[in-house]
Amino acid sequence: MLAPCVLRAAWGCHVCRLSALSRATGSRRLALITPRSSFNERFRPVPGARTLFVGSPCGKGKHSGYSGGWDDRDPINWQTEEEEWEDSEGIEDLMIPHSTSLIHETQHVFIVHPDVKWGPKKQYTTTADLQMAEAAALVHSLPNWTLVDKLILSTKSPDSKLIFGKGNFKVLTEIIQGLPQITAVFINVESLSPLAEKELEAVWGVKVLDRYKVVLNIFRYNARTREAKLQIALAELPLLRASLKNETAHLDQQGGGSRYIMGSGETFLEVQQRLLKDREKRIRIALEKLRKTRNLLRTQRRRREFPIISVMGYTNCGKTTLIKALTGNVDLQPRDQLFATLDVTTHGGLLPCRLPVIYVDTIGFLSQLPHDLIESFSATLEDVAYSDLLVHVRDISHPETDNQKASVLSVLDKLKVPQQLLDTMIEVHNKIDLLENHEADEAVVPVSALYGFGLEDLKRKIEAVVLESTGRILLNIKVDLESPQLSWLHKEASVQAMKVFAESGTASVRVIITKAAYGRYIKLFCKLS
Ligand SMILES: Nc1nc2c(ncn2[C@@H]2O[C@H](COP(=O)(O)OP(=O)(O)OP(=O)(O)O)[C@@H](O)[C@H]2O)c(=O)[nH]1
Ligand SMILES: [Mg+2]
Repeated sequence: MLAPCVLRAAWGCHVCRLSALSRATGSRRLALITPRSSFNERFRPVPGARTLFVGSPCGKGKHSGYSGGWDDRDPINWQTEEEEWEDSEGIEDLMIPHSTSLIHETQHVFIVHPDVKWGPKKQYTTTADLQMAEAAALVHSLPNWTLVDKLILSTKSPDSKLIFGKGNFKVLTEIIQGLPQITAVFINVESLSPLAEKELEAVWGVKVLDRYKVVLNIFRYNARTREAKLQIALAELPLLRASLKNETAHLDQQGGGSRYIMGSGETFLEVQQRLLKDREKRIRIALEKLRKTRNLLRTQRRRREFPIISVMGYTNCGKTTLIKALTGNVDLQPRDQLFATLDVTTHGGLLPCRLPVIYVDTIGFLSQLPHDLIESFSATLEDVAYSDLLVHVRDISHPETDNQKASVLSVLDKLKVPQQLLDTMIEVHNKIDLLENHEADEAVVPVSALYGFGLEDLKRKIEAVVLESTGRILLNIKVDLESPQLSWLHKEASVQAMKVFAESGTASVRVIITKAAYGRYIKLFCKLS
């Protein structure tokens, strides 16, 4: 493997030059730093970073996607592809979908939502219609899947094997049998027991899916990085275990599953269970390795002292669209799909005072996500707890917006986000363009990320909280141009603007400086002046 290579390029389109060099050397392990300014010099590639572009793109369209940087033209692509640097030995085979992958198959889906009218299983905070709408949105999130029809059917016993009482089950079976084009029935429950699934499949002669399986397939479809793929592999294990039990029961009926495999001293079930345990162990080790790299990155970002702003919220509320609007990064691709963003990605932006910040795009939340799925993906949200500011985006036009807010807050609670972060969290009401009028109290910021309304207010609010929470102040400092004051400020603070007074040999410098650094400045220079 080629060693990482850092180029110092002085001319031309850096992106073009980098790809040409990459082709010539056959190496993807390239990073590029321009010599344009000391500002850029700060962006040394992290160890193992595959690509870190800091430079001006050709601007002829081809690489204009690398925009949205912190300098007027300096683009930063902070996508964390560091995991691709990991020693790939043994990881690849873990990421191959092991079972239940339906993303490449065409599916014609019928959704049935079991509506519990009373009892402990009744949902009081939402309606069957809204739950059905979310189930339909899940189906629409997979390009090869189409929704044939949907039905809300009442039940008193959602935990029974057939989910519905005898009468309604018969009605449902007749409807399904009257729709021969159906290839799958999606029962909108968190998860079905393997036995129930098997029996229903036997009766209806088509695939039977629950929310767990549908969401897992959407995750699989959208997973791009190693970490996401490994997390899916982990989330898949309970399904593999369940289907193994079924298989063994089936073999037992034929007198085989529990027998010892010749010479091994293990039964078929024991061998398979051991293999799954081994798989789980390897996935967890691989994930741990990737997380260590992420921790390293987190420390590096901190060392550079760029404030980190995590943008989170319910799935499809407009997080990616908002980050795109705030950073001008046209590379970002918002999509009208649930779970379009599965990987935590970071994007450089500038606050109105020209302080560089990092926006973190996160995976969306969904209510009633099966526990195993939440567990395997919660690690991607760990970064949220290490931010300087949380921005909670809400789709205020959504009929379920209040419930969505409640489920986001409950996940944040589980993630043990520090109280101080929750106290300073900014709530953004997005998609106001879809409402005739929107009245919100002063604590929230109404915006339309898509049409750019309210973004300046939001940026100002972000700036105020970021400066406060990171102990930074915005100051005008008068410096003597003959003293090292100015170069000290360039090194230790972020110089925003400068006005030179030639006659007096002084300058007025606008800086953003941490309180600690300002204390050092006073100590160093105020005695001299
Ligand atoms: N009308 C309107 N649509 C918006 C606005 N913001 C986002 N959208 C649309 O909402 C859909 C989802 O946007 P995304 O930015 O992908 O949402 P997300 O929260 O990142 O979604 P996930 O990554 O799937 O969780 C897209 O079709 C956007 O165009 C807005 O202000 N107004
Ligand atoms: Mg997104």
